[in-house]
Amino acid sequence: MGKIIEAIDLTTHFYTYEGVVKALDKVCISVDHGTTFGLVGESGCGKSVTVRSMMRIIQEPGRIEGGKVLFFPTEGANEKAVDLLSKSEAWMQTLRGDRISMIFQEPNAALNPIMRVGDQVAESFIFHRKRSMSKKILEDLGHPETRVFPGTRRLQKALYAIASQTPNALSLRISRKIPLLRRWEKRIKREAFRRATEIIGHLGIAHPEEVARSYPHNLSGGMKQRIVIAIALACKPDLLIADEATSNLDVTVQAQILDLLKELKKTEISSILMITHDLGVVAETCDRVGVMYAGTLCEEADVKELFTDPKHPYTVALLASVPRFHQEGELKTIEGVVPNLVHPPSGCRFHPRCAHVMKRCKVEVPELINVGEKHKVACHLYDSKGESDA
Ligand SMILES: Nc1ncnc2c1ncn2[C@@H]1O[C@H](COP(=O)(O)OP(=O)(O)OP(=O)(O)O)[C@@H](O)[C@H]1O
Ligand code: NI
Repeated sequence: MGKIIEAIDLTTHFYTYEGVVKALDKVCISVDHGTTFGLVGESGCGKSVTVRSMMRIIQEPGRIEGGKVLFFPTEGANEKAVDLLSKSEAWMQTLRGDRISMIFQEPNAALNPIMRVGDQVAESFIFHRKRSMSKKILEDLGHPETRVFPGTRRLQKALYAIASQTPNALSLRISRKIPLLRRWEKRIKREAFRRATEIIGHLGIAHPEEVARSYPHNLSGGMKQRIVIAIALACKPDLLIADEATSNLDVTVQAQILDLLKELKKTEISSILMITHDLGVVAETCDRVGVMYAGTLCEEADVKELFTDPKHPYTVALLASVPRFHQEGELKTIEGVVPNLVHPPSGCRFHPRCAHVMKRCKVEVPELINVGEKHKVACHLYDSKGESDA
């Protein structure tokens, strides 16, 4: 199982009036093909900035200061990796929403309020799967039952074939000017809407035809988030990045959407990178987990291992702060406050709140090291000199 995406030493700063916010400091994470990776941590620890930096959608006053983001387009072919930070913005634009889709917390921001939701999903199909749809239409034209203007079937087929070779907005615009091709455009749109309705139906929505014809304001939050997922899936992404995609929904709908993502993971999407601050969600959905603290990655492990054998004192504290049904007494909270990232603590950023703090934790930044076959931790308790000067 090879990697699909990997961030190496990703460092991002925000240049604000209060000073330089060191939001990410050499963050390393990697997601394998066919897996769901969960990124967890308290609010403000840099989860969103991490994935936004990886996709290069960090806005002013933010700036990616260093690191690499490797994308492995073909599974197992590591030599074909591309560094997304070295690519042009135009190149990135074709990658985003094509090989990699993103969904966010707020579905309204992703939907156009004055367009039928079915058309919005259809548009994504037209954009990304025009070739396959054109093929289907050409096949249909071959059927004697398909009605065409007498004597133009061969000409139409030839023209459609040419138009379908360049699946972009320009070819649609040109084809609109040629009367015969205008029909092809109509057919493409009809086929796209049909597929949009189909995928909406697959997402567990009753009466998909009716829903496809509605506008966003007619739909509930959960329904809108499903439509956003449908748009994201229309391009058959290799990687889906979901940033708190279910946090705004009520618990039942949240569970439905998570089940849906799990189901889709088997059939439609190869890999998922999911941000959440809900450890219950992680336990339910993820194969691997990365724990972030104050702009650094402090631990990464398989989900079961992380829950049963957490190493980093922050992970231990985070797990202890989760309410359990049978827990006696008070809920533990982590002592101290999340640090200000303009002046982050020296050494290990967690040291002011750590119960096991040692002298060197205040001066030396711990490196992410292997403590098990697939278990990494950035903590001086586990590197070779660990206990010697405790
Ligand atoms: N536009 C910005 N200007 C200045 N600082 C920013 C900006 N965006 C993010 N930051 C800083 O980057 C840090 C990480 O923010 P980020 O949104 O990644 O946190 P998060 O882990 O996603 O939190 P949450 O769970 O609340 O979404 C925060 O400390 C924040 O102050
Ligand atoms: Ni966030």
